[in-house]
Amino acid sequence: MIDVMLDHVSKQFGNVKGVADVHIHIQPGEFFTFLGPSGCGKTTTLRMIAGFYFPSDGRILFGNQDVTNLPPNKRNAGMVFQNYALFPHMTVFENIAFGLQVRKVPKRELVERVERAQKQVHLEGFGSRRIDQLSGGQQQRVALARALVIEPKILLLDEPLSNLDAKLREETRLEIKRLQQELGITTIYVTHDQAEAMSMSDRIMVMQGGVVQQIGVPEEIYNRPVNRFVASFIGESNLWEGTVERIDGKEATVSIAPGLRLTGIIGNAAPACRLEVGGSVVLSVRPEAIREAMTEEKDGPNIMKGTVSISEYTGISVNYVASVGYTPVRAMFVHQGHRLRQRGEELVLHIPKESVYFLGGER
Ligand SMILES: Nc1ncnc2c1ncn2[C@@H]1O[C@H](COP(=O)(O)OP(=O)(O)OP(=O)(O)O)[C@@H](O)[C@H]1O
Repeated sequence: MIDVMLDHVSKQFGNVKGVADVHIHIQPGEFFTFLGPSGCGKTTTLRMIAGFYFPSDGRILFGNQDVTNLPPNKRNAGMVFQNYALFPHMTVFENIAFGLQVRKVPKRELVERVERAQKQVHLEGFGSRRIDQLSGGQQQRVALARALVIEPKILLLDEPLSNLDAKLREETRLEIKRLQQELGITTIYVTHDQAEAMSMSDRIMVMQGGVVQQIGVPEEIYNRPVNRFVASFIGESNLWEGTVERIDGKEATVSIAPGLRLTGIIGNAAPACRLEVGGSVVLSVRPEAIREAMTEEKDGPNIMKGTVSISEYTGISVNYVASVGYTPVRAMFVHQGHRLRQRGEELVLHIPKESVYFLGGER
C-alpha cells in the first residue's frame, strides 16, 4: 500500500486553466474520489497522476518516489478508462494479458496471473470470448482485470460506471468496492455522480472550475459544506439568502423575507462565514431535516405555515415544495403515518435550529 501526494499541482492548457493548485495527500489503501461537474478538472488531475499529462506546476509523489516526469508505464498505476479502451478484436484473455506481455512476463506466470485476475472480477471461463461478444458490464470487468493484473500500487478509475444502466451500475459499484477492500489498494476514482461518490469513498474532493472546493469524508461534505456550490452540488438543499438580524449567545437569527426568519446555532457555520448583525449570509437546510410541526407547536421560532405547491409521493418518501409567503421551501418526509397533502393544502413546517447551516454571504 502506498500514499499519493499532489504537491500544489496545476495544469494549464495554453490559455485554458485545467486545474489550479491541487494539494492533497491520499493515504495508503484509501478510496479517494474526485467529484464535480463536467469540465471541473477531475479527469485532468487523474491523467496527471497516471502520467498522460505532465503538470505545469507542482510535484506528484507515489510514496517517497517523485513521479512528476515519469511516463505512464514507469508509474505502476492501473487505469480503467470511461470507454474501457479494450481491443475489440482480441479475446478477454489477450486483453487482460496485454500489460504483462509488454512487461515480458514469462508465459507460465502470465497465464497464472491472468486467470487470477479473471477470477477476481468473476470472469472465469470467459477467456476465449471476444470483447464484442460481451455485455457492457462484462467489458467493464475485463477493463478492471486488465488494470489489476499488473499488480499496480495504485488503481485509477475514470468514470468507470457511466456506460452501464442503473441496475448494473449499482451492482458494479459494490463489486469495485469489494475488490478495493479485499486488495487494500490505494484507489482514485473520478465521477460526476454524487451518490456514487458518497457511497464508495473514504474521502471526497469536490472540484469546480479547476479549483478544489472541499476535501472531506462523505458525512462532512454532506453535513458541513463549505460553500454554496458544495451545498447545492451534493444532495438537495434549500438555499436562502438573508440578513443577520440578531446574535444571541450561541444562536443567530436571520431574516429571509418579510415575516420569515430562521434561527440557527452559530457553531453550524462554514469556516469562511462571518456572522455579524446586518451582514448577509446564505442559509442551507436539507429537505429531509425539515419536520411537520406538531399540532401543539403551530407557533414559535422556526415554525412556518406553508401552502403546498408540489406534492410527490415516491414510495420511500413524500417530497413537497411549499410556499411560505413567496419563499419556496422543499421538504421531504420519510416517516410512516404522515398524511399526504395535495396542492393548495396547508402544511405547517418546523426547521430544527440544529439543521440550519450558515454559509458565507459572498458566495
Ligand atoms: N487537452 C486539452 N486541451 C485544452 N484544454 C483542455 C484539455 N483537456 C482538458 N481541458 C480543459 O480543462 C478543463 C478541465 O477539463 P477536465 O477534462 O479535467 O474536466 P472534467 O471535470 O474531467 O470533465 P468531464 O467530466 O466532462 O470529463 C476544461 O475547461 C477543459 O476544457
